Amino acid sequence: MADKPSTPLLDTVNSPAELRALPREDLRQLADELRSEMIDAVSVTGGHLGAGLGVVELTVALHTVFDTPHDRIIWDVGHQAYPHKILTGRRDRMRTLRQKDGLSGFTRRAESEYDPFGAGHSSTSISAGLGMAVASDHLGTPRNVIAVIGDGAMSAGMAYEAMNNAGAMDARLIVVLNDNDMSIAPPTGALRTYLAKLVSGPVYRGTREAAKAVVQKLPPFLHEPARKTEEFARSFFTGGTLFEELGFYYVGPLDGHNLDDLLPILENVRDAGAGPILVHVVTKKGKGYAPAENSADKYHGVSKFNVITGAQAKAPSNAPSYTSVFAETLIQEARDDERIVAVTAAMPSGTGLDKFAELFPNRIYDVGIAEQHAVTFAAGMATEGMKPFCAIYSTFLQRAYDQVVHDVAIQGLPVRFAIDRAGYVGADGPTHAGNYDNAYLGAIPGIVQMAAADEAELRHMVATAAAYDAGPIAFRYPRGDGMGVDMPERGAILPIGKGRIVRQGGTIALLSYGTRLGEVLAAADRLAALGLNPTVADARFLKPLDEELIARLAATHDVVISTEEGGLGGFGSHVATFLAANGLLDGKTRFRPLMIPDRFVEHASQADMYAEAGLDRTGIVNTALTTLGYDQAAMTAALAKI
Ligand SMILES: Cc1ncc(C[n+]2csc(CCOP(=O)(O)OP(=O)(O)O)c2C)c(N)n1
Ligand SMILES: CC(=O)[C@@H](O)[C@H](O)COP(=O)(O)O
Ligand SMILES: [Mg+2]
Repeated sequence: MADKPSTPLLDTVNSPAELRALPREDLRQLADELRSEMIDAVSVTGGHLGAGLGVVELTVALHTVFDTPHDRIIWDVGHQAYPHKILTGRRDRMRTLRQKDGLSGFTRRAESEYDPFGAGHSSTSISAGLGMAVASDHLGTPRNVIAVIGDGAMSAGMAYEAMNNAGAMDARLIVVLNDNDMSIAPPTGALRTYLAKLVSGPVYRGTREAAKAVVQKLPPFLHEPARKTEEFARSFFTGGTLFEELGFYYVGPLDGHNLDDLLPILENVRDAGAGPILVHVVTKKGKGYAPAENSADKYHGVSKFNVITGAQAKAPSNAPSYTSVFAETLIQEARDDERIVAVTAAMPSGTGLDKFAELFPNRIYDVGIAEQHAVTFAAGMATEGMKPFCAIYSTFLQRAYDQVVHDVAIQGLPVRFAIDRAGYVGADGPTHAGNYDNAYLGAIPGIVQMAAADEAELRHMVATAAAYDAGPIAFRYPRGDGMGVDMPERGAILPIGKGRIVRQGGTIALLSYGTRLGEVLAAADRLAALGLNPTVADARFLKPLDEELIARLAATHDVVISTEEGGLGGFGSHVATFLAANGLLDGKTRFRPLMIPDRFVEHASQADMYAEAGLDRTGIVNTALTTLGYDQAAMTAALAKI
């Protein structure tokens, strides 16, 4: 264990106002202490480390130059906002970060007046900032609005929609492009090459080296609003950039770790009274912490770690992760079928497709943070007979809903959706919870929807998706490790729309969709110990529903309980609709859908979140007993016996 870092100056700074009162020459020391404090805090909690390390100086500079919280700083994604949290009154809670009842890992309006916009998903900051800037005009409350967006987040369509709008409106908006040449993985695409050109091209190198001169040169044109429409002013430093063509003043590239550059230039930008302005800062992800700087992912997301060695704590596991089973199985299938290709939207390691890329570098497409494009791009490939597997987290696929409907489903194209992080994801909290795909895909005609009950089932579902050419097909699986079941060597092709009976009993039928099956079986054991031996079924498919199986369960049991890792409108709703529409609830059968509750559940461990939702073994047993008519006393007495 490393000693707690010594932070004598930071200890005196409890708010941005106190930061602003410091002499400028102290800010370097403050930044160093802030960095040490952040490393120490994240070593205890785990979380997003590299991005925050890269913006320590930028955070100090922004809070020094701008009058926060009156001025608004919007951190895109929000994963880099830990230094901002430390400086804005949350330092004493940093070691609760991402823990139950602790600080969020992202910006959150409810958490602080210094977080004017909540985030978690990327590329929203320019739109939100523009909205704030326009609102401040309408309301006659002048303020500066600063959107800080990374080069990775800058690949998403939303960023361009916002710049297109802002440029035409001449809005007073400051965009800070934090260019660290990293997304989670190194970024892909033409924008990366373009930014690299800006940073290292001969014209721009001159500009960068002349950073001091820039300080003197910037004020004249930015101070003179009358001249701001002159074309030469817009391209003063660079001779015309993409951003200038979109109507922004472009300032940069600047060394984002050099406070002597950042502070005066940001002051000039603040005082310019003009906009929109884009300030291009160049930073290093993981800056100032050698293990992060030297790692391939710059310690984007880490578990708890040893500060001295950088070694991360890895929880022991007896089972492979679902992600790795997906990737391995896709590789197996791809070896047999050259038409299989994989698409990721900037999540090669998170989806396991980095392994696929090692073996099939010409059959993997990392399109950057661009989920909408990823889906329609996959649809295009499918029209030509390719077999695209679009691997996207449930939460990020939300971005591409219209593309799934319009570009895939209506045209009946066989795009395969590998939906990772289904259900609660734990520490990333409600922005990242994969709670909605059962409902949002379930509402679309013609998509086959599957959920894996365990890692062996996932293997079958990958094989099934590979073999299915009749239209779109999706399979979902959660964050984390499998159940430790025996793995088949190869996946079997499942009959479409058919579930399976896992355990035959009576009175109560537990109908599971997804990996709640483990808890369902544990609940079944408890109920069996009470003399109530339930039937357990794994639905496998939400669409098409196994109507024959469900009708049979309803006809032969008093109580049917469905479970799923999804919210309202999902599997339980489909089962309820089927049962009600067919008169199967008109008799003595009682149906109870167990699902993720209709509210945003704060970050905690996945197990805690499911317990709170009543989706663990205890919740399932309680639902079964109360549905059978046990009152609280009878239930307590019964449970005391086992
Ligand atoms: C819509 C969306 N897709 C994917 C992600 C996952 N994600 C979080 S941070 C990140 C990389 C962002 O890169 P950049 O904006 O350059 O920030 P950096 O981490 O480099 O500071 C990605 C892909 C996300 N949060 N939102
Ligand atoms: C900030 C962000 O969106 C990602 O970094 C996300 O936290 C990754 O989640 P996993 O750790 O589940 O891949
Ligand atoms: Mg980046």
